[in-house]
Amino acid sequence: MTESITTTTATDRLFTTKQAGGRFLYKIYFTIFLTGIFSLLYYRCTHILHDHLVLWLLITLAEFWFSVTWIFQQGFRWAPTFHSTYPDELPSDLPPIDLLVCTADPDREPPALVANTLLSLMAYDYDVNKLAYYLSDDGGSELTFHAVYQASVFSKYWLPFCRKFNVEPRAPQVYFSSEEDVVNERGRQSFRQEYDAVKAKYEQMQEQIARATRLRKVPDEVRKGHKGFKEWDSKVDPRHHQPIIEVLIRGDGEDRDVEGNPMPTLVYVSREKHQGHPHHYKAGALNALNRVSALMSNAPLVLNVDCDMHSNNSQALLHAVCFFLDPKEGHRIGYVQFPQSFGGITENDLYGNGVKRIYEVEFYGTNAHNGPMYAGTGSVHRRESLNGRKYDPKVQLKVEDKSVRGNKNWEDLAVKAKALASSTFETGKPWGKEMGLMYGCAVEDVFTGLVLQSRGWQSVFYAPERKAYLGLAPVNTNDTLIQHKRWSTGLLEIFLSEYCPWTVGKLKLGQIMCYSFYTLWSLWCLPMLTYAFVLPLAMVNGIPLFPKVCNAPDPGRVALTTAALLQLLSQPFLIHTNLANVGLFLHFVV
Ligand SMILES: O=c1ccn([C@@H]2O[C@H](COP(=O)(O)OP(=O)(O)O[C@H]3O[C@H](CO)[C@@H](O)[C@H](O)[C@H]3O)[C@@H](O)[C@H]2O)c(=O)[nH]1
Ligand SMILES: [Mn+2]
Repeated sequence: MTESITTTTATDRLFTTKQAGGRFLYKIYFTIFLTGIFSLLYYRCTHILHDHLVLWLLITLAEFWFSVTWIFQQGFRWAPTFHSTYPDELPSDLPPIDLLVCTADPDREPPALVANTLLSLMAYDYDVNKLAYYLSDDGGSELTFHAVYQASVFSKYWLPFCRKFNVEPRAPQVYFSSEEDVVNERGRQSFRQEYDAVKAKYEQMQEQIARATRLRKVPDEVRKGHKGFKEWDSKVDPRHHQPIIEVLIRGDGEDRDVEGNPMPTLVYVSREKHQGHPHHYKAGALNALNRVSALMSNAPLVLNVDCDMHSNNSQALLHAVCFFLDPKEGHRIGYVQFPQSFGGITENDLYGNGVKRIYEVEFYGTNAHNGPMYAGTGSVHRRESLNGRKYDPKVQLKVEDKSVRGNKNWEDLAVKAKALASSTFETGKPWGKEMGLMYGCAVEDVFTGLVLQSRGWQSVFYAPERKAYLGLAPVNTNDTLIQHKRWSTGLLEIFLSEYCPWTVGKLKLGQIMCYSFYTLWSLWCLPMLTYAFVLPLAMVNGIPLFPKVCNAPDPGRVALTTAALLQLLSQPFLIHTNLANVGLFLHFVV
């Protein structure tokens, strides 16, 4: 596909936008396909099978719904739009960023994975004085706290090593499992020495984490290393426990790495859980982190990452900041969404869990009309947009730095933060409704993004050349079904809520089409099943449902056949999604 630049490449811009070329060809395809759809519906209406009325009705309704879905899908396909960023043009004084990482269960999300993700993020190429990390542990697990503690110790070796040799990726587990750098740099003695030293420290950390995880207990000699372990002197029940907040690395130059450089702040947070008080899952966890981080560092930008997704590109924050600082359009942007890529999926991506269609095709289409949905991880938000502020075109809002810096009393801050992470803090307050992540929906991310966009904010989908994040996707049928069930019910909940994309307002037509496609996604399984069962049944019983192709009196027949072929050729991923939906339906029925 050739691409043509449609907007400026002026030097003061920090990002530019261009639309995919070849759209003329797409419009031809679109016209043929649309003609095909209309001819089919016309054929159905003029050839009612009076002897098999139920059959006819089922097929007609299924085809009608396929057609509607296809039309919604054009929101994604009509004008794929790409951005380029210019990080070299950024000012030297960058805005602070708070990085919020979520974990919930040490059995499903092993502590070693959490440590690895955290270290990959801590090694971002960015002014460390501007970064503060908050890890939310909804499992309230000593094993997770231990892994975070071990990561905080190892980071003092890892960060200077990454910076000095500019290594990539900065997830130590991934980096050390490939010997690429060692082979390439074999000649350089200094690199080799440091590599070996850091690798030894890394293996020591891994061993400590693995041992504690195996024993399900942190050894006493390690517990003495940090006062935070005292919180687990008595048993902590994941569903019922006190708020735990421990500062593991003090930023602002107080704690330093082995070479004497300042470190970013790192705080472990396990919000209070109380049976009888709703905790609102990840949305509740992020809202608690939002408040704790506002008290401790209050950066104007907030990155959210799930613990099962590590950073693969140390430049990602610089790219994101280009959008917010852009002098022309930065003030409109509420959040920047990076794609999610998955490693270690099943052979041939059997379940379609690589979700490539979303991040390699569809989200570029959303860039043409106010930007993508919020996808829950790998997303940088303007704190104000999350906190309920509406976009006002009259105010050219800058990324305002009101962050808390300078001498801090960390102990005092941790005590104050506990009140913000208590299970009753939100009672009578607008959290989850007018501010923060939205409650009451299984896909809080898409829901929250929709609400932000309905308040006038734009979003941006940006995929750097080197993948920004690599994550883990379900690899078996059961986990896949659980995830799909959660997504499809959650998305349908959004459609049925007061924020239904059809009525919420402030959305562009293309945007409404995209949100309709996703929020009504689950309904797709019904026509799919109809087609899967009714067509073969009709065929076996000799009931003709389609006109004969060779003697051609009906209009649009050639168009229909061509369109069907094009559809097959153009959508290699579709089959996966549909199979998954059929599976989902069976899951409900069986
Ligand atoms: O009570 C909870 C439950 C989950 N999580 C965290 O939420 C994240 C996402 O949960 P996961 O089970 O991994 O769900 P996925 O289906 O993989 O997540 C996708 O879908 C979710 C719902 O749409 C989004 O929130 C995620 O960001 C997106 O990656 C993980 O980091 C969990 O640790 C919590 O913090 N508290
Ligand atoms: Mn996940």
